[in-house]
Amino acid sequence: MENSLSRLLVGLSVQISRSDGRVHSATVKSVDRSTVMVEWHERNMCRGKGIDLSELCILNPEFLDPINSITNSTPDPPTHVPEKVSAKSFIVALETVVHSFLCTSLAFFKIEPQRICVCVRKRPLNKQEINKKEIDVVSVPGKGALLVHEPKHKVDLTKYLDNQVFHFDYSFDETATNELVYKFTAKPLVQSIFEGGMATCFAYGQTGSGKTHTMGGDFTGKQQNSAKGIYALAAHDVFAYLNHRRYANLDLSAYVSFFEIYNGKVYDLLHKKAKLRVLEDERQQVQVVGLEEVYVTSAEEVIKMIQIGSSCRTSGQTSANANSSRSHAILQIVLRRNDRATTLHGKFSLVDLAGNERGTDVSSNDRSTLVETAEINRSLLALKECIRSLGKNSDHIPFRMSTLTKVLRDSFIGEKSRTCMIAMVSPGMTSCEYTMNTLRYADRVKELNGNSKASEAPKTQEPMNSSSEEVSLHGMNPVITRVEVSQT
Ligand SMILES: Nc1ncnc2c1ncn2[C@@H]1O[C@H](COP(=O)(O)OP(=O)(O)OP(=O)(O)O)[C@@H](O)[C@H]1O
Repeated sequence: MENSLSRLLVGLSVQISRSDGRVHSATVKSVDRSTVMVEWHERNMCRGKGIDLSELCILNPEFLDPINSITNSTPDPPTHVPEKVSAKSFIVALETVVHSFLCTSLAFFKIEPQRICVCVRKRPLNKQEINKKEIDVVSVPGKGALLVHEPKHKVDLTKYLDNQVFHFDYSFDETATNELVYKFTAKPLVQSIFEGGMATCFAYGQTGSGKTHTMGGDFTGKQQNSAKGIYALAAHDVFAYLNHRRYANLDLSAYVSFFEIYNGKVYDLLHKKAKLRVLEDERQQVQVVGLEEVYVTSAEEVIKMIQIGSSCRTSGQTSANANSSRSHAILQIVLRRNDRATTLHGKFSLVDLAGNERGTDVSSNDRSTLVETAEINRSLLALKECIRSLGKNSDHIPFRMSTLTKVLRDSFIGEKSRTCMIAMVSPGMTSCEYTMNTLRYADRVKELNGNSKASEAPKTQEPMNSSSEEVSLHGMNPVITRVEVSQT
């Protein structure tokens, strides 16, 4: 490929050194193997000479900037743009761009968003954990794999680490940003709601594992930056699509609702936590009676709604997180046609689930806390069953098992339903048991996904000696390669 790419040098501005010591710019006229013919103007005359390719320097920093941003595996812009680069490295950069373009195009043309996508995200150790000298027992080697180094005891009481391997569609390590996680999880679902589908993205995991951080936005102390979460990033993309000429003739408007389910009851977070009733009509259509749907015209307006709603969420206290959210929070971005009946066109439900710990994990053992925990567990079990039915294309969806699955009934039916689950894990050894529970739950959801390659591939569950050991590629598409690069 290098030979054909070197022809792309023709027309570029280069720097040449003259025998008298002068260095000035010239233009590439032709390339023959490793010799490059360059031309420049001097005293109204066109002059030229042949130069070895290895001695050439390209002078197009603006041109290199987009190359850097495309080839850069992290979404952050490059901090340094070289003023000139050697022709050799220019060709290598071009080669990478062409390769990544081909991969992305293949992904674009061939691969539809999967019906169910399951990912895992590991958060970094926090300050408290570092101070307590907590050991990080989770490693993310890439390629959708995640390892838990589970501490165990032999019969003779000697300690050892049992390395458990899990495979998902994508795995994100502690350096991944919300933008990167969004790009591979919720972002591919946005288009489906413009095509009349129902999309749902769940954040699942133990209290304090990063669900709210991922969905609602980064925290600085107790301040949350609502513009940096998956809610806001999805809102930006929804408005980008709404303003795109491809969807203009659909004549759609966007509405937002934000509510929480606490102890099986629904509360409107955009209407002073008004208690709402969930009713089902004879056609099995579930309605949350009185739920406020706010008409929105920009992502900024959605972010305002997120801020209002987030400040209202029900909080309690568990041993793991002082501001634990014991409710499921659901942000819905609804597309409606601008007809008389404002007909529903598509819906994106973004769900920040309550912590998945068991009754014994909460510091208070009073009856209300135990009832609260039992209710959370019941709804998470129901959720798993409903996703399982969706994955199997089953006619029977057990959505009546909980209020959560009742209000999300639309998400589990229809050809166009798409679901993404992001399982969050804490890295510390003390969270190991909860981490394993989270991964088993997510693994079960994935295993039941009839469309995924992962379910066809053999499971690698045997202990591994090293996290750098090669793992088989499950559910891979060319885009995944980009994720791994950023994580290593
Ligand atoms: N990927 C991450 N990078 C940096 N900090 C993170 C990350 N994920 C979580 N945190 C931090 O960990 C703390 C707990 O996160 P968060 O509140 O999102 O957990 P949670 O799973 O939503 O818990 P709960 O179920 O109690 O709501 C927060 O201070 C958050 O800033």
